[in-house]
Amino acid sequence: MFFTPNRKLGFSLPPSPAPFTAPRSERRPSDLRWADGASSSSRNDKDKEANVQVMVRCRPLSDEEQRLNVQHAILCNEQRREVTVLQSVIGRQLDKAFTFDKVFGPRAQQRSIYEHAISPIVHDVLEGFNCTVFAYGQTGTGKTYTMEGEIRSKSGELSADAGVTPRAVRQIFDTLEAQKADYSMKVTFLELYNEEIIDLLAPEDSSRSMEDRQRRPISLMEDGKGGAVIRGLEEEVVYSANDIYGLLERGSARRRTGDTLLNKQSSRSHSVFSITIHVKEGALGDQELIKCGRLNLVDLAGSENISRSGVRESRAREAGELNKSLLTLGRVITALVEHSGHVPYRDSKLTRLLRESLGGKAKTCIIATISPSAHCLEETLSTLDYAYRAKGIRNKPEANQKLSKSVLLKDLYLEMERMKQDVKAAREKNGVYIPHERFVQDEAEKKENLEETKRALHVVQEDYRTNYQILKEKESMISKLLHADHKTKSEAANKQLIMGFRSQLDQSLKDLHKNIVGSVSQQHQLLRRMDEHACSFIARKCEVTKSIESKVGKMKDTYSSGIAVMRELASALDEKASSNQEKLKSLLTSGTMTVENFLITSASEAEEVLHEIQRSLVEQKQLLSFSTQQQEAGLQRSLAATHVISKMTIDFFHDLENRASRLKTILEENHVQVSQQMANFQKAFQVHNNAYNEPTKELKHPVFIVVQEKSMKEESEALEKIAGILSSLTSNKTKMVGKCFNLASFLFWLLAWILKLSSSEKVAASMQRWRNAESSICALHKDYGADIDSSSEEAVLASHNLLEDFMTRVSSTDLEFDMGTSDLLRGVNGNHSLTLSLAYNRSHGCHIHNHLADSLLLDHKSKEEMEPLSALCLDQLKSLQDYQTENIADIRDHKETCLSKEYKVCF
Ligand SMILES: Nc1ncnc2c1ncn2[C@@H]1O[C@H](COP(=O)(O)OP(=O)(O)OP(=O)(O)O)[C@@H](O)[C@H]1O
Repeated sequence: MFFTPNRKLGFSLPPSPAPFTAPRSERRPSDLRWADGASSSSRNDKDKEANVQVMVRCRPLSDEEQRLNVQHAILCNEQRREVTVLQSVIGRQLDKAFTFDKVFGPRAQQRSIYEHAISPIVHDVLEGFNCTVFAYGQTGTGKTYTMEGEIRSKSGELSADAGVTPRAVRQIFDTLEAQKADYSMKVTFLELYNEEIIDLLAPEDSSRSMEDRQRRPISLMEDGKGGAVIRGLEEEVVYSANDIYGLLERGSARRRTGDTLLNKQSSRSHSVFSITIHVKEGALGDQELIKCGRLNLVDLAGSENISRSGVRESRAREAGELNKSLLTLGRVITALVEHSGHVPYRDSKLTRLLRESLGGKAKTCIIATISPSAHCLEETLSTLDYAYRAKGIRNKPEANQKLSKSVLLKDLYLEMERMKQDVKAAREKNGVYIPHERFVQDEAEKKENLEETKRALHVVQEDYRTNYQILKEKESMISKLLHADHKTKSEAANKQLIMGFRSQLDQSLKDLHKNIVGSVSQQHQLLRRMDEHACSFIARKCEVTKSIESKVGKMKDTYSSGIAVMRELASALDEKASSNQEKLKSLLTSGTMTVENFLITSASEAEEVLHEIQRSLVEQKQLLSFSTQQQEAGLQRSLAATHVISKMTIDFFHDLENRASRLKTILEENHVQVSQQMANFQKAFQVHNNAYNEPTKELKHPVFIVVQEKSMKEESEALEKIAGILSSLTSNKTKMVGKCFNLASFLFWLLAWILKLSSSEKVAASMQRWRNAESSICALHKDYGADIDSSSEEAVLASHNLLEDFMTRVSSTDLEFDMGTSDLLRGVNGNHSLTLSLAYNRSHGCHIHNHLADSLLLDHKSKEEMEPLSALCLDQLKSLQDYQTENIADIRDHKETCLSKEYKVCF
């Protein structure tokens, strides 16, 4: 929103004399331009058309509506951006679906709507665009909630229920501060009530009455360039989000509200809250540039019809006026969508204000709010039609042209000058005076307005003239026809035709009468027969009905008894399940307790055993060291004795050797002597023999020959014997020598057994292992104990829930059955309905059976779920036992090894 001190310059000014330095709070009435065509002229943006964004928000059912069980008639599909009106709930045949740019269902949160739909628009404002968000919808559908909501929580922070306006304010300040931007900001807040503009931020003037102060009317004028100027509206310069929140709260409190049947706090006016931001940008040469953007947030009054909303007598005009501006808004939308030559912006102040946003250079977003209630279906349809049409509006968004700081300052000075003149004129004269320049300007504006009105009048007069001409032409044609010559001829021909037609008609009517009489008698006969048939049919029906009644009675009894049995069964089932669970639980608790106790005792026993083993091992160790010492001493002694013995033996062998060598010498000497003696003997024998034989050689007497031969034989035998004696002497000598030197040597080896006793370390390791096992067993016990506990509790809970569910279903089915039976009895005349009811009851019976089966299945399932748990527990216990046995065997082995070592050492 821009100040317009000097139209010739063609751009706007911020109100602060020094907008970017040392800001201070300031308030000043001013003229505001709503569609400053000259200030928006970025060539790049031109000709880029964009449709108005239309989104729909459906509120949830209120507490009151929920209490009254009001039916839902709206389906919102956020993904498909589709709203479906379920017309079938009010008996119409077809449902109606609409697609929008965004759709938010009853669960949509304020934050999510803002982030998805509004945040990008606020971003565009900071980029220098003028943007408008407005909420449209029936009263009580959440327009004010969406636009404003609860601004601040009790702690002063932005509330979770804060609507579009407070969130946009927060985003603007956060962004500018994050950018460390040099900026100035101002806001206006106006109300449009009964076609009058009221400034909601006007200062409170104590000299005026409350009503007068708050409802000071403001004039809206055309600027001659397609825009609107609001004269006398307060602009507040703001420096923080909290400043704006304060102004919003103050302005909202001043808005006119009243209670209608549809909303306890219904806004009875349209409101427009605007934020204008100037941001200093980079410099162009030595000129600093300033970017300007504006955000308009519009909360329209409810679009209800008077009778439905229940406004009272005094408000009839109010509703009419509100509807007038909304109707004009509708016509403007239609004209824009259909590209009509004339768009009736001027027909209401609302459309004059929104001109820039509807088909202009601003970016626009419409939020259509609807109720999900079937009671509001007509209004919802009308809102959706309205919003759907608005989708077709095409704007040509253009960013505002950046201004140079010097131009801005110049305009500021002019503005100040203008205001000074205002003050001077007011001081010097009584009453309301305006400076001459302003008067001339106003006159020019009025002239312009007059010109435009004249132009419009001229168009209307032209239309009137053309239409009048057409009317005249038609009248003359009719009169010409009436007075034409061939009128009489055609009348005579017509008369003849009519006569012929009449006689034909008479004949046809007579035939028709005959036919009718015949068919009436036939009908009578038929009716009589039908009557008879009907009587017999009714009689048969009565019988069948009675039998069906009795059957239904029986069925009801059977069903009730069945239900009672099922109930008993169910409670028994529940009790059994609970007791089973309890038993299982106690069993598991006692089992775990036993295991725990057993483990504790085993652990202490094992510890004792280990201590025992350790003690005995220490003793054995002492024993071993003692025996080792003794062994050592004995060995020392044996070693000394052995030493002595070996010395004696060596001496003995030395002696023996000496003796043997001496014996050898003697033997050799003997041998030599004997050999010598034998040789001597042999020689002497041979000599002797020769001496004996020589004389007899000559004697050839046979006796001598015999004697001679005999002596020779004896001689050779004797020589042989001598040789044998000699050889046996030699061999005897060799044998004797060999035998003399064979001596055995004695070896004494002492094997010392040195026992390294590492058994104590092994025991310690074993102890540690045992302790680890014990702690892991305890942990295991705890875990599984907790698991078992929780699953048994869950099972009990599931069983209870099941039972409750079952009981509710049984009672509801009971109720339904009763209803069905009475329906059945009522409509027993129609076999078809009976069949349907029976089928229905049968299906319900099946349903109960299925449910029972389900519950049994669930119980079985919980039992099945418990089984693996118990098996797991048993497995764990078994593995625990195995582990324990293994450990004990280990200890035993160890003990035995130690004992065998001890034995070996002792041995
Ligand atoms: N989406 C929503 N979630 C929760 N409550 C909502 C929602 N929309 C509206 N309401 C509640 O419904 C009531 C009516 O809402 P609100 O006053 O905003 O309607 P409205 O359309 O502005 O009505 P009017 O045109 O009469 O001013 C309020 O109490 C509001 O808190």
